[in-house]
Amino acid sequence: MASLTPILLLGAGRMGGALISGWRSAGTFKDADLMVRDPHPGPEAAVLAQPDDAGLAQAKTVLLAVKPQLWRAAAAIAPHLAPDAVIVSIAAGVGLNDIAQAFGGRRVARVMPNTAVAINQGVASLYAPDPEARARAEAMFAPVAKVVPLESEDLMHAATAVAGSGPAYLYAFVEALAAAGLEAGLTAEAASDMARSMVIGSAALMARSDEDPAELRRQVTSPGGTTQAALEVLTPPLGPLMTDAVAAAVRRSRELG
Ligand SMILES: NC(=O)C1=CN([C@@H]2O[C@H](COP(=O)(O)OP(=O)(O)OC[C@H]3O[C@@H](n4cnc5c(N)ncnc54)[C@H](O)[C@@H]3O)[C@@H](O)[C@H]2O)C=CC1
Ligand SMILES: O=C(O)[C@@H]1CCC=N1
Repeated sequence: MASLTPILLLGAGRMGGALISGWRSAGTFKDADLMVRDPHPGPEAAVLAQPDDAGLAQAKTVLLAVKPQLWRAAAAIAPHLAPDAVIVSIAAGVGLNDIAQAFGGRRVARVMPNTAVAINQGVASLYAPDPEARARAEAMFAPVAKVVPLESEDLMHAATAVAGSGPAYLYAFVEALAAAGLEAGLTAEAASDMARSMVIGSAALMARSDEDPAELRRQVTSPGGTTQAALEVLTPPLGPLMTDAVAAAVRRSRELG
């Protein structure tokens, strides 16, 4: 693999900022290895170089991290990039061939990360038929995420729906559980503390356990007990609801391209 730095973050908002934080804490890149092009960069990017158009030619790798609706405007920098610059896109739904075309035929990798890259515990699905683009994307994401290679680009929609959007489903679950605790008589503070701490502890337990989630669930569920009573309410709708939710995110990912 050729040198992948300096890396230009084309867009440094929430996801670009999460990556900068993750790279900093993992020691993956020095700040001097990173540059930013963003009219309103987030706080994580504040100390990074913001090259003028001539300076863009220094970038060896470009991380495309703007909203999918804005990516074509962002790609207007293409004529200023070095001919051998490689594009690594995290934009949901935007196809590899479209990106390659907009960036003058440069090599492209697609990655779908999630915000937990900020603490080096993300998951990042990767699709890149070009070996050099794949190697660079792996070098960027492996230090901060579990990298999951995809065999076909079409699977990127499902990866987005499960792992990219997934953190929001979990946070929505915590919100709903805390609201239900309040309804059941707890104070707002106690309900929130319980819901948050329960998810954090249970996720940590899953991380350390060799058991799959179904077995961990069984370990909590006493026959005829409270958990079984709650799961009998929750589980029948949860399966089909989750299937519908993931299908809705897949549909939206297809539309965004
Ligand atoms: N937020 C998340 O959890 C995830 C987001 N993504 C993808 O990451 C991309 C960015 O999402 P967020 O960081 O959430 O959005 P964001 O809105 O927080 O950040 C986007 C940044 O792009 C900048 N920008 C807008 N136009 C630009 C241009 N022409 N040139 C350069 N920069 C420009 C904005 O100022 C902003 O700072 C999206 O394509 C999204 O699909 C992927 C995985 C997870
Ligand atoms: O909501 C979105 O469209 C982006 C993609 C995955 C997470 N956030």
